[in-house]
Order: sequence, then C-alpha cells, then structure tokens
Amino acid sequence: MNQLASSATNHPDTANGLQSILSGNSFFSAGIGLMGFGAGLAILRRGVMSGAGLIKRRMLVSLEIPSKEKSYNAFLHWMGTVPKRYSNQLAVEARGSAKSIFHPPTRSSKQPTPSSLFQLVPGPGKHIIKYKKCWIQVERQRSSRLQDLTTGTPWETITLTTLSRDREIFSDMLLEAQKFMHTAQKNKTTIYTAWATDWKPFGSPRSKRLLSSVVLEKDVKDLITEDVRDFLGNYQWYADRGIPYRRGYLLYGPPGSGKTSFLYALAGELDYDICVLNLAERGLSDDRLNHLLSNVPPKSVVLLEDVDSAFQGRDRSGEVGFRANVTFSGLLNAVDGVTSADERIIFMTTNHPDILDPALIRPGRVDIKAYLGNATPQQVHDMFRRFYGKDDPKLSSEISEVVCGKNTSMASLQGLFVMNKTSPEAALELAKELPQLPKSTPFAFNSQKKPLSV
Ligand SMILES: Nc1ncnc2c1ncn2[C@@H]1O[C@H](COP(=O)(O)OP(=O)(O)OP(=O)(O)O)[C@@H](O)[C@H]1O
Repeated sequence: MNQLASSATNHPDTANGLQSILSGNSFFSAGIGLMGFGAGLAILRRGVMSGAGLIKRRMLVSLEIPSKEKSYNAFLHWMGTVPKRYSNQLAVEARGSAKSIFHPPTRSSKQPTPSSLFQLVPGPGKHIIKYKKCWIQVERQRSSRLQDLTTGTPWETITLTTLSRDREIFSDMLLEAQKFMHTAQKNKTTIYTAWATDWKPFGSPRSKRLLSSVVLEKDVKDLITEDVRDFLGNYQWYADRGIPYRRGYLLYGPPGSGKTSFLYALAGELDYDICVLNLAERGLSDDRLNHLLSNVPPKSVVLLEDVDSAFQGRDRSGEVGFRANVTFSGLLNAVDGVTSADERIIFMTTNHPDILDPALIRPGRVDIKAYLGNATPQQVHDMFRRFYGKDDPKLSSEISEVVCGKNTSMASLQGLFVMNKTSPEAALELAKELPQLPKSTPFAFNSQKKPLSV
C-alpha cells in the first residue's frame, strides 16, 4: 500500500487524475456513503444491544427450574391451569405418564373422552402468562444433547423471566404449584422405585387402598397401625433420648396373605408413599443401597419385598437366584448402620422367615414381626360381608369350613368371591374344588409362636 501511495505522489499528474476519477464517480461516492451508513448502523445496533442487555440485567430477573428438580412436573402442569396463558406451543401428555397425576382420567366416563386420555401442557418454546397482575415469560427448553440416562428423556429447563420488582412472584408461583401437586395427589399413593441412586415415581400415583379392604386378624392390623402412628407422633421423644428415629417391621406368611396389600393400604391411611426396593435387583450394590436408604423421599415408607430372596443366611443364594452385588454386611449397615438416615420406616416381607439371618431381623432393624396367614374363619366372615354386603352366618360358616380346611390363601378366597360376585352359593360349590394346601403357622420367633412378636 505504501509503495502504491509513494509512486503516485512522485507524479503529481497521476494523483490529480486519480482524485478526479474518484470524485467524479457517483458509484464510488455512493459506495462510500453506504459503507459509512452501514458502519453507523452497526455501531448503533451494538449500542442498542448492549443497552438492552444492561436494561435486561437491571430490570429483569430470571429463575431456572431444571427437569431433575422434583418441582418441575408440578410447575409444568400447574402452568397448564393458569387461565391467563398465551402459548402457541403445546405438548400432549398421555394420561398414563408419571406426569398425569394432575388430571386423572375421570372414572365415571364410560367412553374415555380425549381430555380423559390426554392433557395439554406448555410445550418447548416461549410462553407468556399473567399471574397476580405480573407478566412472566416462561421458556421451556429441551436439551438436544443431554438426556436423563435412567428414563431416556431429554433434560429440560423452564426459565421464568419477569421484572425485577416482581421477583417475589416466583416463590408465590412455586408455592402454588406445590399446593396444586399436593391437592392432585391427595387421595393418591405414589410408588417409587430405585433408578440408579435416586427414587423416581413408578407410573402415575395410584388411588389409595382402604385399610378396611384388607381383611386381617384384628389384632395384627390394629397393633401395627397404632405402632406406626405412635412412632410418627414421637419424633421428639426419640430425639430427646438420642435413639435413632427408625422403625422396622417384618410381615411374613404364605403367598397371597395380604402383606403387600396391607402395607399399601397402611401407607394410604397415613398419607405416605411407598419406596419399593428389590434386593435381588441386578446391579444393586452396597453403595447404591446405602444411598437409597439414606435418601428416602419425605413421607415415604420403604418396602423390601421378599427380603429372603437376596440372602439365605449370610451367604448369597445360588448364582441363579442372586444377581445383586449387595453384601450381607452392606444390607445390615444400610438398614441400621451409622450412615443410615434417621426418620425412616422399613417394611420387609417374606414367605420364608425361617431362612432369614437373625442379625437382619434383630430389634432395631425389625421391631415388630407380624404373621399374616391363610384364611381364618373370622377373615372368611369379614371378607364375605365385604363382598356380598350382607351377613349370612350359615353360608359363610360353610364356606369357612371348606376354605380353612384347605388352608386356602386370602388371595384365593378373594378370587373365589370375584368369580361368584352374585352367588355365594356358587362360591361354596367352587370352594370345594380348591386344592389342599399345607398348613401355615407363625414362625417360632417367640416360644409361644404368637402372630405378633417383637
Ligand atoms: N388379607 C387380605 N385381605 C384382602 N385381600 C387380600 C388379602 N390377602 C390377599 N389379598 C388379595 O390377594 C392379592 C394378593 O395380595 P398381596 O399381594 O397383598 O399378597 P402377599 O402376601 O403380598 O403375596 P406374596 O407373598 O406372594 O407377595 C391382592 O389382590 C389382594 O387384594
């Protein structure tokens, strides 16, 4: 460039000629003008952008809710109910999804209506809602790269943006979304299952089961229910005495005696949820087990189903029956060790109390052992009344004589009545065809072999 410039000045005629060409060239001067204009616009745009950014930072406030947050679903569905909402991206949630807790299908509808099968929630994109006189931009973003490895769904984030002066509105919204969720789950029991080291709802929350629908020997049901209530009402008593705030129960007995149903109904009665853990689950390790039992969702009881399936005595069962990497000492520590969390209720169930290691069911790990056996005459009468809505001492005694004589399970008795909904007489005839089962009795946890032992 310098070379070019110097050669021109050495020859004055050339310089003048270049100038006259350029100044007389309208295209060139227009080009220069446009360049200047463009530069000016660019500077102006940069100025506006940085000014807007400054205003945005000073005047607006944002709140991010990642989908891994427990409140994410609640907020998303609550937002779907905000009347003043302006969305043009909606998403459909099938009713069966974990998220459809907020609008359960209406049981009364014979033919499911579209709204009872699906619901519309704000889809990915920007939405504007007006809440308590404040305008809020809600942006739902779905990650295109990262996904939740346990469910395969992409991670999402909801970003709320409003004026700085209205920042308090966020806590009001979250509180209302929380209340909305609790109302939606009011008569529901959420079943959690373990996903990696976290508990996630399995399907949508289920209707509670009435405690009265599980027909047990009266003392068993009442004692356990009252014991759990007493435990839940005495946190301070435990704290004052430095006793770990934990309670363990073992429900044992033959298959189909109501162990799982009773716990499910009891959880509903107490307005608690259930965390189900299968100790024989593939890939379960001591660390995962310890983490899971130390991080139980609030107001939940832990159910270790078929606790005998993972161990037979201290040794692991055969390769076929045992795939987890949980060691026996890992289980003992997780249930009662120094790292295990306070404020926890564990129910264990088994059909084989005889093979359980005494260390696992000693007091402090299992405080009450309850036997739920096959049908007794009292249970047959109670179940008869529940199913047929009447008392018929003669007929229910005849059924009881057959059923109890065959050591029939309560599950089979239920099946008998379900198959003969309108005719107990037919149920009696069918009962005579039931197989003869071996007699089942309470395990000798205590010398008197009582159904309940501590
Ligand atoms: N005592 C009972 N009262 C009412 N229904 C019962 C009772 N016992 C069993 N049932 C019915 O039988 C079915 C199986 O019950 P449940 O799963 O609770 O038995 P379980 O003892 O947990 O069986 P398993 O030991 O095989 O797991 C359920 O449909 C339940 O409604």
